[in-house]
Amino acid sequence: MSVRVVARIRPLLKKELDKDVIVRAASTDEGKPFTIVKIPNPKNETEEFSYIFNSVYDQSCTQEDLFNAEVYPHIKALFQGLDVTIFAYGVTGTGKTHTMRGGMKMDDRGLIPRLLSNVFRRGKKIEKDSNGETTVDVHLSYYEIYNDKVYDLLEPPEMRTPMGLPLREKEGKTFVVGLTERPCDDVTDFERLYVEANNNRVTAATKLNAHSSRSHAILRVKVTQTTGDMVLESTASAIDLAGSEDNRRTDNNRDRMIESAAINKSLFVLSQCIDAISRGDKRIPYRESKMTRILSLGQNNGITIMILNLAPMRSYHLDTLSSLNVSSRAKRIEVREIENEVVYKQPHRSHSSTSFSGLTNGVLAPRQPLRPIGLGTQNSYTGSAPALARSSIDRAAASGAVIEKIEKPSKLFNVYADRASAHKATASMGGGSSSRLAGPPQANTSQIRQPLSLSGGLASRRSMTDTTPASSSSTETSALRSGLIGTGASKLARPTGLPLPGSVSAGVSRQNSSSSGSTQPPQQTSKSVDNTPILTLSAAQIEAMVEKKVAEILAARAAAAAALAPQTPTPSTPRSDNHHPPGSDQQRPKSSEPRISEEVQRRLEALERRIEEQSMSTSRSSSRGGRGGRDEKSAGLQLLLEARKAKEAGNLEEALGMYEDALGFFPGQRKLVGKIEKLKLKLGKISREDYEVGAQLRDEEAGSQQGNRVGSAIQQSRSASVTSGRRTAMTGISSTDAEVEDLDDDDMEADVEETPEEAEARRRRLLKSRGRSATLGVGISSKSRQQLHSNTTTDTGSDYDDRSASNSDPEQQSSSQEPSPRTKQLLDIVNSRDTELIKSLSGFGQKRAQDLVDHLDDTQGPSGKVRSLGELTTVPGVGVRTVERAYEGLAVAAELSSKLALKTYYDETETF
Ligand SMILES: Nc1ncnc2c1ncn2[C@@H]1O[C@H](COP(=O)(O)OP(=O)(O)OP(=O)(O)O)[C@@H](O)[C@H]1O
Repeated sequence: MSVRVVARIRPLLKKELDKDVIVRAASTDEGKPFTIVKIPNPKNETEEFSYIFNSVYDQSCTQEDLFNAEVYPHIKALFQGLDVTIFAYGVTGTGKTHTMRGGMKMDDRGLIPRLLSNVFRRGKKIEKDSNGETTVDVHLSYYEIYNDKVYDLLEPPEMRTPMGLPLREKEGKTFVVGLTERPCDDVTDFERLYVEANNNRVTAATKLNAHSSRSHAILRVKVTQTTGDMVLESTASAIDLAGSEDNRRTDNNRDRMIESAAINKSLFVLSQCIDAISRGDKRIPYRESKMTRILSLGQNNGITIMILNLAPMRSYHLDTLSSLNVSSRAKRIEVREIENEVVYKQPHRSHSSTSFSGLTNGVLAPRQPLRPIGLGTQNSYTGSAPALARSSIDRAAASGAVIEKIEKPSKLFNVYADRASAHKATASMGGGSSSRLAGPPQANTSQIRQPLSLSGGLASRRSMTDTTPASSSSTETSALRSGLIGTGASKLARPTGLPLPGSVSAGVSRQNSSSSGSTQPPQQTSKSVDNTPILTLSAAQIEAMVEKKVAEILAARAAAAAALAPQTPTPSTPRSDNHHPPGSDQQRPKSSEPRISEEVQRRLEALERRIEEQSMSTSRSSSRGGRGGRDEKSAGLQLLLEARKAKEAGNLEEALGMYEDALGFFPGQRKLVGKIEKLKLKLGKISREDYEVGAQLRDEEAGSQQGNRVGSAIQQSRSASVTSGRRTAMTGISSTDAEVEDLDDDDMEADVEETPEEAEARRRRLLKSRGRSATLGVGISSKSRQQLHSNTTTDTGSDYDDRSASNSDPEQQSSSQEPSPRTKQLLDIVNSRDTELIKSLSGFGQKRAQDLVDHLDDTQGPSGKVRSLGELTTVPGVGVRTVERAYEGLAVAAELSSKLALKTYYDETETF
């Protein structure tokens, strides 16, 4: 089913009674519930846009009406094991907080308190009906995302660290690491916790000179039903998103602007995600903001309800149109209704693991493929021909609005009813939507729960009042499946209807070999569930195996070419080290060896996490200027983002101003200067000649800087301890520069469209500057090459041959000569078209890797290859500098990561 999107139009407040109301609710046929929002076309008030939603609530809708229609029907589903996500979206002041939290009076209570009291009521009923056999526990976590950082609201603001809590992806789901979870027994308990947490939010906001509504607030209600040793967990998440606002209108100061930029960025990314999903894009930009990572719209299973809050006044006209457009597209996102599984309590595992807590519960399942609902489900035009022609260029209409002449008969609207409206869900809109849950879930699997112990670091760092198990491994239990589909909580109250754990074990077949260790604590049992003998290993044996595996992984990472060479990689085939298709021979271990590998695998995962954490923290500590520096940098980056937004909205003057302001934070940043100059050129503020001269100078400067950087990078790599910033050590440039450039790359290249002549001029300049610096093929100066050659003690030296010195044309050079091993390694990684692998290259983030793969898919066909580094530099968005960084990173990364891995490994084994 798709995300359910409903709109709520708030009434006018007392102070607004004289305001002009322009938004209204309408229905397709008289007497039917409202499903349409109508708003005038700002360019032509004789026309109205119509947006269709699953349901629309007008000013007369009470808190109780909304709850009964939109949330109450899903409480049953929640207890059947489905996760439920409700989020309020809309412009500042449209009633999101009122909808979610509401007022203190009984009638004013919002969806959240009503949800909780109903959860407790149902929980008590289940306990009673089962004669106490089933217990229902509720745990709360509550956190906010402020300026793209995650803060726990259930702990006092003093406990906050500037960086906030980290997020982590595990097996396709996003978790907040170290989040507090509090048990909550009844409504009184909830109110105490909720009020306390909201006070924390306000206090923290005051300290930061912010306002609580400037953050996204996420409440997570975990419901755990336990009958004997069977446990069913599901989660309701209620999210009050921060409102978007126009900086000019609210006359924000700098701090507010940064805040707004962060909010707008995350909401902008959310709208980008919605667009990308609805277009069916391969790449969804979830990772570009924490909010979208957590929300994982379209990737989280269960039920998702988006409540679009609207203010009816004219003063909100454009903002309202914008949020109508975004939410209208959100209807096209499909979410799989998959119940969480009953799991069995397991003995405590002896190995340490990280505690995760997040929007989703601990169920770890692969992300579902995203599917847009067919285009036929979109809204369509019903306006007159001239109106259609006029409005076809109208952005609002283009994104899904329906225009009609005001006098158009309302029955015309049924031609653009979306698919969702044909579903049972929509048929029962406005109060009877519970029927949508009556159908059986599409799939159901069972899991064996893995109780987790907190990892030492996390346990001591964060106060965890509850150590509820979170991480699970996925196994399939057909017996359970047949026993539980569509039965929900009531089944739990009748445990005799379910197979006993023992018999379930016999039916368990492993789905994911890497997680099979969850079925048994290590070194305790002699037989696995599938009768595979398990070896009891000594620490020394495991150590030896880990060492071997570490070596293998490092070899695979740093010298991926070796692993790739014998294969012909399939385009876009994700790396999958451990997955075997169900039913394949490899699925079930044939001997004890796989069991050992699993043990090793777990250790390796822990090691990888440690390496990641170390490199994160070291890069943080080495970033320029400590906290103040970071704040400044982040302000600069926010300005860049704002500028990018302004540019995308076509406000080039405004964008230029913001880029110029950003330059104050990144003085002399070459690409930024280039961007400013390009915009000036475009706005006619400088002549083409001046622009060309400036560009030439920048190219020259870049050439000489590259030379210096390469030398210093290698110097650093030789002397770098494992605590030096990974990025800095690898590339020799500051993380600030790199971040600016990352941001740059997102928008700079595609920014001002080049004419063919400009492109040719740029190419000539590039080749000229490459020729001048006698490169290896990637724009490295001869001076730096000599430095590199003489300084390098690892494979960098031997890989780096001098043959290109006499050949300034990289393409010629690379086509006439055999590439060096490192060049080959780099090209092999690129040609693998595996974004994960490409991302491991220095200078390649998710976007660049994905763009590269997309480009290769588009231009090279399935088996074409990039044959030289020179050719690689011509790929849009890659460029000389990126290739350089990737090339150098290969050697330095190998050196650093082996040091890191060994250090981490020895740290780890001390406590083993
Ligand atoms: N349905 C409603 N009935 C009565 N009053 C409402 C309703 N919706 C909103 N309000 C009032 O409108 C004002 C703004 O609402 P609210 O603070 O909930 O907006 P918001 O969208 O959460 O804003 P922000 O994004 O700034 O947090 C509040 O005074 C609230 O009480």
